[in-house]
Amino acid sequence: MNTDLILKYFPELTDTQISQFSEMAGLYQDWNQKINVVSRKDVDELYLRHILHSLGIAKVLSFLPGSKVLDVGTGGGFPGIPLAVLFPDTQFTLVDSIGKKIRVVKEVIDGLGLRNVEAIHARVEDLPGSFDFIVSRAVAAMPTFVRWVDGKVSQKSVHPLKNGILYLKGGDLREELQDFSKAHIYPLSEYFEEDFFATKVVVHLPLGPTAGS
Ligand SMILES: C[S@@+](CC[C@H](N)C(=O)[O-])C[C@H]1O[C@@H](n2cnc3c(N)ncnc32)[C@H](O)[C@@H]1O
Repeated sequence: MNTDLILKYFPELTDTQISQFSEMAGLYQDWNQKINVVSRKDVDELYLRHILHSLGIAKVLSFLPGSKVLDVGTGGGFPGIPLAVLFPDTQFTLVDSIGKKIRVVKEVIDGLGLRNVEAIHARVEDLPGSFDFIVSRAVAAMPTFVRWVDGKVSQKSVHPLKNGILYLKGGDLREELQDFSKAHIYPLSEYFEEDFFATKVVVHLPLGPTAGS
């Protein structure tokens, strides 16, 4: 079954979640032929490179019911859509500056019947609202990213981790994170055994009322 890899690490999925993860394969195959949002090679490895990778954030933190999460530069919906399936009681906002990507994301949301996700075509700098956590993958280096999301993190922390950014990154981050002494790195190889995750991490950066605090 195409969801075996997901069940290997998230064995407590409900039947609804299993069928939603399962349906992603067909939805992305269809939509990717019309509008390219995921590279060809990656569609073949959707469950490893996109879905399970996105769910790496869930190994670091379980979002609580009623919390709000923003996915910046979601592209084809990663990491936001897999996380929205896993946390159906958390409200997800997915934003991207390219309209055709948001069109695909909306089709996938409708196809999966997700009620806890909205997809917005905008630059994140122009987006109003505040969120418990901001998630992202492959969008901008941390200094730029922190500037973009300045003021968008709510200050009342109710999770075991302080509100802020949870960013999927890879490679040597020493230079990129040198000005962020509060950043904490969680290697995904501690949770997932596949080679793909050998160099992948989740960076947690707590954010105060302004990015500098
Ligand atoms: C390399 S893609 C990554 C897509 C997705 N996060 C993933 O990992 O598959 C980067 C995405 O960020 C979006 N993006 C770049 N700058 C942005 C901004 N300021 N506001 C919103 N989206 C932005 C781009 O349009 C693009 O879809």
